[in-house]
Amino acid sequence: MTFIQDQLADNHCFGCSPDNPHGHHIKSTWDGERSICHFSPKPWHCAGSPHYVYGGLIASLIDCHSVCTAIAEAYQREGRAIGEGETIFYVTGSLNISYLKATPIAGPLVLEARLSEAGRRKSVVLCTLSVNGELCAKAELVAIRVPASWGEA
Ligand SMILES: CCCCCCCCCCCCCC(=O)SCCNC(=O)CCNC(=O)[C@H](O)C(C)(C)COP(=O)(O)OP(=O)(O)OC[C@H]1O[C@@H](n2cnc3c(N)ncnc32)[C@H](O)[C@@H]1OP(=O)(O)O
Repeated sequence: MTFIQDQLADNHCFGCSPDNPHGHHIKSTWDGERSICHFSPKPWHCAGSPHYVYGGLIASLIDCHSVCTAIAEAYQREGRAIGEGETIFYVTGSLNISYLKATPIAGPLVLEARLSEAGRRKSVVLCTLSVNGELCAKAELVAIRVPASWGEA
């Protein structure tokens, strides 16, 4: 299976870099229309209750999965394989999440994302998070394309 994150070079992101030793290491697949990510929370990812997932973790997973989806779609729109040629880099402009149900920590968490808008610099990604087929959270993320030099000190 090919994952978006394994095709992106120079990525240090806490949520999605394969090389950040302290990160979540999320893995997303892209089928040309939608992306899927499975994540199994650890017991310490709990909210106030040990049975449910911390909302900040949910936001973090949705953030990275959605931005990686925007990047994958942008490569596709340019007729390139993910990671091929000049780097395409997006950052989060805004993220709006609705927490619909407490998310069972037993997981696995299934994230599914697709684009609702794809402009020159701005993409809007709709993402859902479900456990055992039950929708627990949904989100809209605005991803903004930036130069690969973004964030250089
Ligand atoms: C190094 C290579 C790495 C490669 C691997 C990568 C994988 C990484 C995966 C990482 C995953 C983790 C991800 C992370 O954690 S990324 C870290 C969290 N995000 C940030 O730190 C972003 C900080 N903000 C900025 O840098 C700038 O404000 C940005 C770049 C966002 C826009 O500033 P800029 O001056 O450039 O923008 P513009 O004014 O020309 O507007 C352009 C368009 O964008 C629209 N807009 C602007 N802002 C917002 C907003 N807040 N909400 C909604 N929309 C917004 C605007 O209306 C306009 O749209 P339109 O009028 O054209 O329709």
